[in-house]
Amino acid sequence: MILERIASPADVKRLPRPELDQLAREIRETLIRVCAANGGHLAPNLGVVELTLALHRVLELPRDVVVWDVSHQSYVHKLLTGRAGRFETLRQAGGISGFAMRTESEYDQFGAGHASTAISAALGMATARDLKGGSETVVAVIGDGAMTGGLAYEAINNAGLLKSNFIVILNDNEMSIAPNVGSIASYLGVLRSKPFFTWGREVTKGVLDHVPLGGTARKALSTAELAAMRFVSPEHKAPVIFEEMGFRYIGPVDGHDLDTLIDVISNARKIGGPVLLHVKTVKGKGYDIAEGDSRTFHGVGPGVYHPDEGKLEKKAARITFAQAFADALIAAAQRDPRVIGITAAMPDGTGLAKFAKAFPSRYFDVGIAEAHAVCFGAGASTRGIRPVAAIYSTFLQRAYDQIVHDVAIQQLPVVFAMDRAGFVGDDGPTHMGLYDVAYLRTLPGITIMAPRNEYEVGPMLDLALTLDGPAAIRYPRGSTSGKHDEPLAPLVLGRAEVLREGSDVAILALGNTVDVALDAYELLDADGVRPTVVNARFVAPLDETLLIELAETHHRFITLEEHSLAGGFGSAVVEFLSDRGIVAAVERIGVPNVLVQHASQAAQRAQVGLSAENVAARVRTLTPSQTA
Ligand SMILES: Cc1ncc(C[n+]2csc(CCOP(=O)(O)OP(=O)(O)O)c2C)c(N)n1
Ligand SMILES: CC(=O)[C@@H](O)[C@H](O)COP(=O)(O)O
Ligand SMILES: [Mg+2]
Repeated sequence: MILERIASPADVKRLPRPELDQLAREIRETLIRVCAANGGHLAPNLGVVELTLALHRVLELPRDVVVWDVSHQSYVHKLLTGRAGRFETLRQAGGISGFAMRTESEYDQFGAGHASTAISAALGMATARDLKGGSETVVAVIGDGAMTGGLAYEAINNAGLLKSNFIVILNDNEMSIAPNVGSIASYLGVLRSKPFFTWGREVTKGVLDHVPLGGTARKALSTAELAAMRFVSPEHKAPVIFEEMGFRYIGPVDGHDLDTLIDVISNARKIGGPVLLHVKTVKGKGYDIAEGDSRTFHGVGPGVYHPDEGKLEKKAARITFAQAFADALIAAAQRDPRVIGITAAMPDGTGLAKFAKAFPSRYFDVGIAEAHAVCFGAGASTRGIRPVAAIYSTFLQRAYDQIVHDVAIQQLPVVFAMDRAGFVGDDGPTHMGLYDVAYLRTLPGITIMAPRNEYEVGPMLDLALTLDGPAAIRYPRGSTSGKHDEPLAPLVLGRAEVLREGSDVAILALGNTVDVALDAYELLDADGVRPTVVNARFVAPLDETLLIELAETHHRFITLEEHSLAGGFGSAVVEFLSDRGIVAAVERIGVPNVLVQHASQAAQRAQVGLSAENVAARVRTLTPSQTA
C-alpha cells in the first residue's frame, strides 16, 4: 500500500504523479472501512480526497498552514500526516480524534468542531505572519454550509480591510448536513453555473505556460497574468460578491481534478491579498451509497452500513429524545397555530425534519446561524408567535448574547429545545453539552427543565409553551435504557418528582441521570439500603420546598448531572441551601473542570462516576448503618 509509506507530507510531494491516483483510491478504501466500524464523517471526507492531496502536494506543511472549518473533513489530512497507522482508532477512547486537534499533531494548527471559524482563524494567522515578517502560506478550507454562518462574513469583511495574503478554499458540495439553504446557497449555485470553469481553466493553462512549474521557487506572476487569473468572462457581467469584498475570486474549479487543483492552488499562492478559490466537490465521492445519500452519510455511527455490500444495516432502536421532541412539537403545533420550529441547519439531528413535513410553512432552517435563530425567534415572539428553537447545547453557546440580550432581558417566551445536552460520545470536547445550565441559570426569569426519559419531553415542551418568559429543555443524545419507564407524575412548574422514598441519603438526579439513580437504588435495595431518589425536573426554578423538607429528614444529599460541576445543578442546590443557612452535606457527581475527550457515552459517564455502581458505593459510604 502506498498509504503505508506516507509518514509526512514530504512523502506525498515525492510520489510520482501516477501513484497519487492509487493513493486516492487507498485513502477512500480506508475511510469507508474505518468509518463503517468506528463511525465518523464519511461523506465530507470522501469529497475532499483530491483537494487534500493537492494541498499536501503544493504546500510546505507544517510551515504553511491549513485551517479546516468544522474539521470533520480532516481525516484525509490526518492520514497524510503520520496518523495512518493509528487511523483504526478513529473516534475511539484514546485514539485519533474525529476533528483537528492542536494537541494531536503539529499539522493540526487550529482545532474546530463548530462551523464558520476557519476564515477568522486563518486571517489571524496571516496577520501574525505579517507582523513577524514571515512568508508562510495560510489556507482556510470552508464548506458551503459553513458559509451560511455570520462569523465567516465578519472575517471576510475584515480581510478586505487588512488585505493580508491568504487563501480561502470554498469547498462547495451543495450540501450542509441537509441541503444547504438560503440566499448564500442560491448565490453559490449561480456562481457554479457560470461558465468560469472552462474559461478559467484555459486561462490557468495560459498562465501556467508562462510559469516554470515545480517547487516553491516559481517566478512571481506578471500583472497581466494576475489580471488573467481574475477569470472574469466577458459574458459574466454580474459582480462576484467575493471580488466586491476585496478577494480575488477563482473558480469554480472541479474539486476532483487533481492536476487542475494542484495548478490553481500553486498559482493562488502567488496572488497578493486575500484569494477565494471556489472548488466544486461531490459529497461522498467514490462510494455509491454515500454519494447517493450524503445526508445520511454526513456522519454515521458505528455499524450503520456494511462497507463491502454498500448498504445500510437495519437496527430496531428505542425512540430517541430527539424523536420524542419532534413528536411533541408536532402535537403542540397541531393544537396551537402559533407554534413554529426553528433549526440552525440541523433538521435531522434535532428531529425537526419530521416537523418540516407536517408543517412546512411553520418550519425554519436558518442555516448555520444559531445567533440569528434565537434573535429571529425573539422577534417572532413579540408578535404572538411561540417559537421553539431546537439547537444542540454546544451550538447554542454561539447565541449566548441573543439569549441574554434578545430573549431574557426582553422577557420573551422563546423555547430552547437543547438537544445533545450532556456527553455526546465520540465527537469529543467541541461537541459536549456540558455548559448550558451554567450559562442559562444566571438569567432572571428563565425556566430550565430536564426530562428523566423520552416520555417526559412532551409534558415539558407543553409546559414551556404556556410560560410568559424563556424556557429551556435540556436532553441528551440518544435514549435512556428503557428500564425505568414507570408512569410520570403530573408536571408542575418548579416541582420535582420523588420516585423512591427512603432515608439518610437523598439522591437528587437531573434528567437522564435519574436512570443511574434508579439503577443504584436497585443495587442498594437488595441489601436493604434505601436512599430517597428524586427526579429534579427543574433547575430553575428549583424545588426549594422539597429541598427544605429533605434537609430536615436526610443528613446527606448526592446530586447527579451530566453537566459541568462548576455552575451546574449541584451548584444551584448548594447555593440555595447555603443562602438559607441550611447546613447539609452535599456530594456533587458530574463533570469536573476538565475537557472530556472522545469515547463512548457510557465510558464518559463512567469516567466521572455517573454509573450505578459508583453512586451505590457513594450512598453506602454515606449511610450511617453501612459505615457503623
Ligand atoms: C456552529 C455549528 N452549528 C452546527 C454545526 C453542525 N454541523 C456540522 S457540519 C455541518 C454542515 C457543514 O456543511 P459544510 O460546511 O458545507 O461542510 P460539508 O459537510 O458539506 O463538507 C453542520 C451544520 C456545527 N458544527 N457548528
Ligand atoms: C460535525 C458536526 O458538528 C456534526 O456532524 C455532529 O457530529 C453531529 O452530531 P450528531 O451525530 O450527534 O447529530
Ligand atoms: Mg457542504
